[in-house]
Amino acid sequence: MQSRTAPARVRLRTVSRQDNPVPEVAAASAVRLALSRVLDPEIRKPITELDMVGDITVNEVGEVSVGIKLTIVGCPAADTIERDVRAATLGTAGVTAASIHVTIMTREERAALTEKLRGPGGARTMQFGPEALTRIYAVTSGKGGVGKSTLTANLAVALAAEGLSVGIVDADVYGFSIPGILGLVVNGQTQKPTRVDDMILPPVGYGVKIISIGMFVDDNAAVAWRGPMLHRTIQQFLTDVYFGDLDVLLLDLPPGTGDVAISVGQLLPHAEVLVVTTPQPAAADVAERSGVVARQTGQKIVGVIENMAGLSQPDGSVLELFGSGGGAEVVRRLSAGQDAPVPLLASIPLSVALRAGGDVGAPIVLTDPLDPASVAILRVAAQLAARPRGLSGLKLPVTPR
Ligand SMILES: Nc1ncnc2c1ncn2[C@@H]1O[C@H](COP(=O)(O)OP(=O)(O)OP(=O)(O)O)[C@@H](O)[C@H]1O
Repeated sequence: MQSRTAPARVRLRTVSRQDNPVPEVAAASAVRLALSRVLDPEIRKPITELDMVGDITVNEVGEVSVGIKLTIVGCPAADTIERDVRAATLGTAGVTAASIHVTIMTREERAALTEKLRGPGGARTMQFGPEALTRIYAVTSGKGGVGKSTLTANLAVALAAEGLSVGIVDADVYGFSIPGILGLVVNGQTQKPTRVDDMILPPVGYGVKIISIGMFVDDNAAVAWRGPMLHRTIQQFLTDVYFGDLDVLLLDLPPGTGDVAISVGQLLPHAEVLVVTTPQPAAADVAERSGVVARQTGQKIVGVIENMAGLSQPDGSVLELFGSGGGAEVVRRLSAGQDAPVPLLASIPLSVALRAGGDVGAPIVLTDPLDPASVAILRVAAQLAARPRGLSGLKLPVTPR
């Protein structure tokens, strides 16, 4: 789980008993203010806004008692929340000791929280309709193993590091690798989402909210679901998973042009598509097809990313393990007959560090930002971050004459 910045130290106004008959009340307010900087690690909002803070009492020697209400029994974030609450309380000037009393929300309190997060009635609605301002990128490829998941994960982390609120839907049923790449698999166990009644809170890795089919199947079991079940699952991810207000949602699609790609096309026709290919001509052929299918469902292609390009050798030569030219070829084909040409966003070289970082759940855009592959991925992230949040389909407040 991501650690968060330590809450800033809040200064208690020095209050004498003459100025204010109840300085303990002022102290309790100062503690509450400090707690407004403690975020719930899963919901990523201040715990004070989520009504998770109960009574705060302070005695005349500065000993504070804080009541904390967790959403559910066994909440995986419990230890983090308790630790952060204690730190924030003790960081408040004048506080000499802190005791934290943890209880669980009542059914009514949970329902109120769900309503607060989802809106009136706590309705389960599609969070990423055309009116949403979230930029949605579906990452697709013609064939498997071209590095689509590795790039999706690293792009997401790079965007989150730029301060954007980012989520990933890992819809790669046959190779759900995002949790592993982003450190959510520990001792072979994939971190599961927390359920608050019918609301699912996605685990967070490196600041990115992640939901994956891999979190709902027994450890590493293969998924042999048919189209309708896959469709329902993707739909449920987009409705029941609480992502909050995202700037960017990335979808890691399975390779090819199968059921999931079509479901995503139907559910999110306003999503934009990033096509990943390798420099190999055979990969370029199938990558073009995945772009064409996306277009048929109304999705726009943002650009092509060529991955696994030439690896520089110590003697200065470049090892082109997968040949060259695949990215340019996909761009040429997808641009044919279009008003605006499809850009080649980057050519990302083969990189041992990129592969190794994926294996241990440590994305190289953070651990090794100067690796040539990181530099290329960060450049793509900067291009995506610079695009404004989606406005397609929004009714503009303009009255036609
Ligand atoms: N630029 C690169 N250099 C070296 N290794 C890479 C690079 N990109 C990806 N890899 C490695 O290639 C393998 C396949 O990558 P990844 O799982 O991301 O592909 P994918 O397209 O998502 O595959 P699938 O769709 O079949 O799951 C992984 O071991 C990954 O670490």
